[in-house]
Parts: sequence; C-alpha cells; structure tokens
Amino acid sequence: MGHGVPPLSDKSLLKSQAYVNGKWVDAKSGKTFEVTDPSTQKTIGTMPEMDASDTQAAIDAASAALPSFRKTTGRERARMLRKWYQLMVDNADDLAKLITWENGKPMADAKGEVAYAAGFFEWFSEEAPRAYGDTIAATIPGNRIFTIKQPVGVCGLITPWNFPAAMITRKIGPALAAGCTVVAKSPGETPFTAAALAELAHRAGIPAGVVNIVTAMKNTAEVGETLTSSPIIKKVSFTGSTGVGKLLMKQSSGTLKKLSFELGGNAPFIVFDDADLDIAVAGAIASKFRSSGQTCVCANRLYIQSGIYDRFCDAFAEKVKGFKVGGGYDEGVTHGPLIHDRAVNKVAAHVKDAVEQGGKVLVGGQKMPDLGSNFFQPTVIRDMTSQMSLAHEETFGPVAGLFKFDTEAEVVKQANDTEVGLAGYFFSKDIQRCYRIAEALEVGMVGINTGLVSDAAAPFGGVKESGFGREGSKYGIDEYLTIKMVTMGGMGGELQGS
Ligand SMILES: NC(=O)c1ccc[n+]([C@@H]2O[C@H](COP(=O)([O-])OP(=O)(O)OC[C@H]3O[C@@H](n4cnc5c(N)ncnc54)[C@H](O)[C@@H]3O)[C@@H](O)[C@H]2O)c1
Ligand SMILES: O=CCCC(=O)O
Repeated sequence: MGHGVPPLSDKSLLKSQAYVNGKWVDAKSGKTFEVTDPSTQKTIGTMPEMDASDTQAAIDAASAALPSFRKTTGRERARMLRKWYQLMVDNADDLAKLITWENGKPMADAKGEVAYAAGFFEWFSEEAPRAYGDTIAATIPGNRIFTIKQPVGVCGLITPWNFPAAMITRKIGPALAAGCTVVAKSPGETPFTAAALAELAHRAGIPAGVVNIVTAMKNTAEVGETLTSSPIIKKVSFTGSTGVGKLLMKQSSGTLKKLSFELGGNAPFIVFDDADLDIAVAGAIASKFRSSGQTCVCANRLYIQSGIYDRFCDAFAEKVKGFKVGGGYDEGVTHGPLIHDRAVNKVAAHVKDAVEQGGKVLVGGQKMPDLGSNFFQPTVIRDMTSQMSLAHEETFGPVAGLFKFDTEAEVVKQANDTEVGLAGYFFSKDIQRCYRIAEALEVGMVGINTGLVSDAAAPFGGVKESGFGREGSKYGIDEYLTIKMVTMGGMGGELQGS
C-alpha cells in the first residue's frame, strides 16, 4: 500500500476491477485510470475506465437478474441486507482505512461514515418486509379497490466522492429492499470503497447481477448518458451538483424515468440572540467543518444576530484555532485535505473575494503547501456582506463566513434568497420562534439547536434546485417502488342462498 497508509487486515477488500454480474471485470478496452491519495498525491491504484459498452453489459446483467430478484420476498431481501450490514460492521476498520486513503477525511470521521453507511442497510432491511399496499373504498357500487407496491425495475445510481460509502448505501439499500436491481457508477475519485462494498455484497450472498458497480473517470459523462438514456433503466438516482443534475434530467427525459436528485446546497445557519452560545458554537463547528466543509448540508452562510455577534465570532474563531489539519491517518488530526486542487482554488477565490470586499479574516485564509497541494487552512471571516460570492455560491470547503443581522424577517429573507434549498439550521430557546422559523425556511431539512441532521431514520432531501426525492427514513423505499392499483368489479352482491 502507499506511503503512510496502514495495511488492511483483509487485503482482499482492495480491488482494482469493476463488479458486474457477480464477477470482477476489466474494461473491454483494457483502459484504466489512476486514483490518487488527496493527502499525498501518490497513486493508490488503478480502476477500469469503462465506457458505454461496459455499462450496457452491466445494465443487461441487472436486467437478467431482475425477474427472479423481484420475486423474492421482502423477508428474504431483509436477510440479505442484514448480512451485508453485518459484514460492513465486521470490516469497519478496513472500510474506514479505504475511505481515508481515497477521500482524505480523518480516520475517526471515516469510521463514523462507515457506521452511517451501514445504517442504511440496517434501516432498509427493516423496511423491506413492510412495503404495504392499501385497500380503498370505491365510489362505484360493486367495485373493490386495492393497491400493491412493486419494484420500479433496474435502477441507475450515480454518487459523489465526499461520502464514498454512505452515498452508495443510501441508494442501494432501499433499491434492494424494494426488489430492484442496480447499476451503480462509483465516483472516479473514490472507487475503492465502493469496490470493497461490492466484495462484501458477494460475501453476503446477494445474487449475481443484482448489484453491479461500474467505474470510470474520463468516461463519466458517457457512462452517465448510457444509464440515463437506456430504456431498460427505469429509475435514476443521482447525488452531486445541481449542474450535473440538470444535465442528467434532460438526458432522462427521452425515456421518462423516475428520478431522485440530491443536489447542491447553500445552507443558512442562523444564531439568534437568545441561543445558548456554547451549543450554537459547537453546532456551527460540526455543521461547517464536517469533512472539511465538503458536504452538501454544511453551513455555508452563518447569520449571527447583532446582540451576540461579537461574542459568537470570538468563541467560534477560538475553537477553529484548535483544529489540527493533516493526513487522515495521523494521530490527533481533526481535518484532512480537500479532494483536489480545483476545490482548493474555489475556496481560495471565495476568501479573496470576501477580503477584497471588506471581510476580516479571524483565522486561516491560506493554502497549506507545506502539508500538500490540497490542504487549506480552516478559515473564519467576519463582517461578511450579501454581495460576496460566498453568499450566493456553495463554497464546499473549510471557510466560515459570518454575517450580522438584526431581525427575524431580515434573516429569513436573506436565508431564502438562493435558488437552492437543502438544509438550514438555527439556534434559539424560544419555542414559538422555533416553529416560525422552521416553517419559513425554504429548505428540505431543518436543524434546530443542532448542526447535524443526517440520520438513516430521517428523510434526507431538498427543495428548489437542491432536487427532489427523499433518501433514508420510511419514505426512502418509495423512490424505488411503484403503486399498482387493482379494481375488482362485480363485488358485494347478495349472499348466495339469501
Ligand atoms: N444533496 C446531496 O445529498 C449531496 C451530497 C453530496 C454532494 N452533493 C453536491 O455535489 C457537489 C460536489 O460534488 P462534485 O463537485 O463532485 O459534483 P459532481 O456533480 O461534479 O459529481 C458528482 C458525481 O457525479 C458524477 N458525474 C459528474 N458529471 C457527470 C455526468 N456528466 N454524467 C454522469 N455522472 C457525472 C461524478 O463522477 C460524481 O460521481 C456539491 O454541489 C454538493 O452539494 C450533494
Ligand atoms: O454531502 C451530502 C450528504 C451528507 C450527509 O448525508 O450527511
């Protein structure tokens, strides 16, 4: 393994092939792409650079596996998912090492991700046997109506690099629970975790063709187009940027697929004067700097009411000064690198823009070339204004911009002044205010007095240009089911012999 990387206990979890129809395969072209460690820039290994014909083979495998898999009972699928969940738990350390290696997040966070990711298999193993239909009172005399829920069919899943395990399990869990088969395109930056999950699927006895993982970097758009235009694929679920989401939606329109899109955010994080300062600071640290700011639900704009503004800025900056940035395997490291230099450059541009317009840097603000080209100092900037780029664009990095506000009406207007609406957070002890603000924020998820909302039990998803559909929770399985209505006529006649 690479420089400074602890060895896996089970070396057979490190794969360098895609997983199609229950077999480990190369691209038909024989081409591969290199994957690099974002901390060290060293090569981790290679993966097949698959193209349209490789993707088609995976779609055909998923299609062939569908007729028998959809006939399995919910209880049988529950057992498979439960087994896969247990294998993730049993191999948690190795999975976390892979996540840290290819994504860069510190080991403690990577272990947290494994638990979160496995939680979706556990959750949906419990949902699988409970996809109930309804009986409905008909308005037409003599008719009886009931519904059954059936799997959508073959699904195409596309996920990003920021949660190499959890974004995939959050889609595959409900798909399998519903009785669907899948072709998942793993992220080019982080394909090894997904491949290890496929190995565990194999060990869990998931039948060949039910889970297929294709890999690509340069050919990503070609693979995406094949999935979205295939008449065999009945549903596409995508997590990633709003721009790519719009493209995939257009591509899917030719075959009118069922879609769920978890797209970009620009989360407002509001602290009212009546909030508990320590709780608000802890919530802001958790929300803003999780995965070095690279989550779609990270606080992007922090609005602090004027009566508490200076105290919040000082206390928050003090906490950020205590961070230790470095390689994810190093002892005591709290925050890792960004995924690539494009991400670093975007963060640097947001800081420069804020400073040029009067923002005052309290902590950080610089690249960290001594650590490596993908490292950026955790940064806190006060005196932010709504003209700055950070107010309008998701930074997706470790920069906290602190805005001052006076009234509820003013802050809600600012918070909603964006075309996206994924998560929003606020801190207050006033219960009536809690209801008012929760109802007024134009987002899919609200955190009140907490900076973390992610939970397999909670519906995850957005409104506006953050997309549609919900993942996790009791609603997540519905994205992979269709409702079939059955009407029976000539019912309700007189009892025979009466
Ligand atoms: N709402 C959510 O749950 C959620 C979760 C994670 C990330 N995101 C969003 O993703 C963005 C950051 O990730 P990113 O910059 O890597 O996003 P991205 O949209 O560029 O890439 C995400 C995934 O889509 C794939 N992809 C890219 N172009 C594609 C194409 N033309 N066809 C098919 N697949 C394609 C990538 O390989 C990757 O696997 C942010 O905007 C963030 O908010 C949203
Ligand atoms: O980045 C998006 C997903 C983050 C999460 O599930 O908490």
